[in-house]
Amino acid sequence: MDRISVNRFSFRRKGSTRKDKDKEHSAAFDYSKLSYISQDEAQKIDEELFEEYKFSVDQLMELAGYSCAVAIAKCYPLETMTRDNHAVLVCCGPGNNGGDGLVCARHLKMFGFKPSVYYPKQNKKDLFTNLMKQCEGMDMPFLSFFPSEAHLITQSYNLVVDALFGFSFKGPPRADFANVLQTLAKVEIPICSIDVPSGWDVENGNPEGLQPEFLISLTAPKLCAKMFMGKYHYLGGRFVPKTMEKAYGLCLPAYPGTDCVVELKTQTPHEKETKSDEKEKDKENHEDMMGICGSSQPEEVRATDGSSALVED
Ligand SMILES: NC(=O)C1=CN([C@@H]2O[C@H](COP(=O)(O)OP(=O)(O)OC[C@H]3O[C@@H](n4cnc5c(N)ncnc54)[C@H](O)[C@@H]3O)[C@@H](O)[C@H]2O)[C@H](O)CC1
Ligand SMILES: [K+]
Repeated sequence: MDRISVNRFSFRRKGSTRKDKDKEHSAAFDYSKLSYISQDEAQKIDEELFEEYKFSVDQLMELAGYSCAVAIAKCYPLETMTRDNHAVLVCCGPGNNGGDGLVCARHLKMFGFKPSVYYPKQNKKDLFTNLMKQCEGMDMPFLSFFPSEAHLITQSYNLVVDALFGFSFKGPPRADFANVLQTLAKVEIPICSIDVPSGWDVENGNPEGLQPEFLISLTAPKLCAKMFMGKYHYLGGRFVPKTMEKAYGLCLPAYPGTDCVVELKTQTPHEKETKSDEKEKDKENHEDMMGICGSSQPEEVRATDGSSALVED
């Protein structure tokens, strides 16, 4: 073990590198304990954040959308993009998931991407009209129709941000979005889904639907995230107070340092099967090592930019 604890603070052992530290941070979490929440729980937590904790939607949406842009930029760096000056397509739905998409689009633009937005069922509340105006003011085009063929999307963009539906999606997609989802399921560029892959049942997924390469779960992964088979799974937002995490018994990895996202090392079902025995053996060691989700010790975690923060369990 490469950590020494002194007086409730932990330090890096001399000689261990930042990379070692990041690996250690990620490996230290016991993923067999990772929380997945139901649709009901997601909606209750959301409501409590507004009613009890007195956050405003604008605040949380900004944090959510910003963290989505940060995670996307980490996984798909500008220099790897080959089509049309870093062009990306951001598809926004009628609810708050769509609002996260608009915020994400604005930050992606700030980061040097070239987002175009498809937002067919625009919410008329001030929050949303303002988010749209901010995007338009940055010369971001809004598509007046959805490309009819998947190959047109594949040829024109480097990736698609899926902000159509989040944790309030219910039942099969209604006619107005069914075609969009069918077309998106056929595109051959990465799909980056915000909170829930759109068209998926929040708890049971949808094996016939979109298969995103990237998923960022907000607050906590929803039950359907167990069916996620893509390359990158992030947790983002960092707006859930520890008191709330405790009250809901959420077990989530700590965000490193001051980062607003943390990569979740969730595994494909195949890996889960082959590694389950190994994991059982490792479990006790992990618990002894870090005590995450049970310890009351603050944890010093360090971000990739070198910043650090103490995190209370
Ligand atoms: N606490 C948090 O984690 C926060 C998450 N945020 C984001 O908000 C969404 C949830 O937003 P909400 O407005 O409740 O719902 P959705 O965006 O998922 O969609 C509602 C919208 O969709 C329509 N709809 C539902 N089912 C269908 C269907 N089968 N076919 C067509 N249309 C459907 C419904 O009528 C509504 O119009 C969460 O996932 C996060 O992304 C917040 O931004 C911050 C706090
Ligand atoms: K989504």
